[in-house]
Amino acid sequence: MAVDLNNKSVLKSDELYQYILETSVYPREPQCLKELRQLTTKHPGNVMATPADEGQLMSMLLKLINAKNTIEIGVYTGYSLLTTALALPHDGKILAVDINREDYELGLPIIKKAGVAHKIDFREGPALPLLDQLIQDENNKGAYDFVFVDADKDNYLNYHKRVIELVRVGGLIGYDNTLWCGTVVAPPDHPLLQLDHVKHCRPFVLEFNKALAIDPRIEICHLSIGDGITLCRRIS
Ligand SMILES: C[S@@+](CC[C@H](N)C(=O)[O-])C[C@H]1O[C@@H](n2cnc3c(N)ncnc32)[C@H](O)[C@@H]1O
Repeated sequence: MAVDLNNKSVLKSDELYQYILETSVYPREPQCLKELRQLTTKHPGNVMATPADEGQLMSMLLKLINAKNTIEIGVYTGYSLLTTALALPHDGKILAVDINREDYELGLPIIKKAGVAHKIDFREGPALPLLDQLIQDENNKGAYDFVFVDADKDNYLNYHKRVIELVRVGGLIGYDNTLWCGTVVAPPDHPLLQLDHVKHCRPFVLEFNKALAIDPRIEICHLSIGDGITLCRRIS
């Protein structure tokens, strides 16, 4: 079996995924997101960008919970960031963090042209120290409506320990890639597990998924969209 990270769906049918995109997602995808997706396609890390159907889901969730104050961990060129910025009201805010400003700046002109850059407070650097800094201030606890975590998978549990304090009761956390290319159920000799990064992160993703399943502070919904997203609604 060829090692292929490009199929963004666990449907195992490219035709069915294409059908969903063409009949539901693409006709409604804002022009700026189309542009950002096209720009990202040419970038070497393009496989990292949030797929369009997952973006559509995020957008709807953000509007349903009337999100205004959010955090994004893992920006890359900004597909999920722009999706979030478009879904928030004019005075909405996103605290966005990534260790790489260069990729963010690639997408920034499109974000600016879309008229939503004023909602974004981008911080370059590792996310953990920033989260630690945030939770030191009592005013930040429960202050966020939505947090999207899409960065280093081996830190997801560390992120959860902090993010759970920052999101409000009734607010939402989305953890991306929780099916980890399907390898959460793959045998050890699966071709994808020949890739060092996939192999390295798999035990962390497995441990993380187990921890979320028994965390009494959240209600979860593990969705098989994109590479798997686990939605956590904080309940206490
Ligand atoms: C999967 S990509 C994010 C994709 C993005 N959400 C999108 O829709 O295009 C993961 C990003 O996490 C960033 N990252 C990795 N480790 C990080 C860390 N410790 N702190 C902050 N960002 C990190 C990487 O630089 C990369 O841009």
